[in-house]
Amino acid sequence: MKNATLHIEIHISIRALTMFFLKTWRASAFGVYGYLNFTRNGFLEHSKKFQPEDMQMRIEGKNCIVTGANSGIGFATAEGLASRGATVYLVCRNKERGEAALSKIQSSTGNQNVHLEICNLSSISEIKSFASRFSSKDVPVHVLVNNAGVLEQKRVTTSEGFELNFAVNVLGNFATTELMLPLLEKAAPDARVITISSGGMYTAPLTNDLQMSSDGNFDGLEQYARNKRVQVALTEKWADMYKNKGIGFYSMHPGWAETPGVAKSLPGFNKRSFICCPFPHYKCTAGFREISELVKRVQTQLYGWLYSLKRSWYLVVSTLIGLKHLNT
Ligand SMILES: NC(=O)c1ccc[n+]([C@@H]2O[C@H](COP(=O)([O-])OP(=O)(O)OC[C@H]3O[C@@H](n4cnc5c(N)ncnc54)[C@H](O)[C@@H]3O)[C@@H](O)[C@H]2O)c1
Repeated sequence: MKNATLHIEIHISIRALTMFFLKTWRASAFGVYGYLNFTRNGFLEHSKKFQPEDMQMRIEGKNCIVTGANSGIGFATAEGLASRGATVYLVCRNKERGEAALSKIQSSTGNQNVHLEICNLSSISEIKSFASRFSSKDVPVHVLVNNAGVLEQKRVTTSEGFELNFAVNVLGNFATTELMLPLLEKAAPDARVITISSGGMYTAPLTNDLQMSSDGNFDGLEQYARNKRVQVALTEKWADMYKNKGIGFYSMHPGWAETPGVAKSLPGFNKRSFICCPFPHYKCTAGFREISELVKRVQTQLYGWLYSLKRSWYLVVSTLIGLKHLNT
């Protein structure tokens, strides 16, 4: 338009720009790192270091608690522990889903020492009553797996007034661990607390705005990342406090696993993650078995080469951009 003047006012604070840059950088670096380490390829590569004797270890007589055990990683963990002979307590929020998981695990492992405890881990009062019920059994707890977790995209407040992601991932985790400490102490020096955090924590720094309440714009993914970062920070504190008391504290990232939780909270990510594993699952019938095995071997070899190639490239890039800063 003739003589038209376009006035654009841009108000960008240096702080906002820096935050945006840092966020983008963290997300990209995490994406590259995750692609190499958290996909099926990464798992196959890392699993070469697993020791067969560790994988077959029997743990009869050990009492293990797994939270969020009716689904995904929690279910697999509980089933794995039960198959190695442990006494397992499944802590689940929903009675029907918990009972279904209980009977599946009992029948797949043949282990009848698997029990169900109902507790909504977003509620401190429910956690307290679970802990007091459980403590009356007076059994040592050898392993506590803090697995239950949630990624709620909208800001939901629990009946006790806490933001939901924070309530389950941080507060629930914290309260369960603290209230189980006397029973964990009974199992010392053989007690462990394992918290399932997430590599997603690399996308957010540690913050004291625990319930993401100060900025008005709630971002569920960011809140989840912050929560997972807090879990690791708490684990480090506990590890330090209990290092001479026979309780080991560990946090871990399970890799990118296809679970009901991921399908619900991150459906886009769930579909995209297949790009990292472009080869289809094998559902071979007897006639195709041999040829399929051959193809599988070739693919594994190719994966190995590609993996080494990607890894060298990643090492060069990460050295250049100082990726180790993701740890802060
Ligand atoms: N799947 C992945 O790729 C992935 C990656 C990194 C970390 N994780 C972590 O692994 C853990 C398990 O996740 P998943 O992928 O198996 O998801 P999932 O949704 O299949 O399992 C989560 C479990 O937590 C339980 N849970 C949620 N809120 C609860 C509450 N208020 N009270 C009691 N139980 C509750 C659910 O019922 C479910 O059993 C989570 O802590 C998650 O953050 C998963």
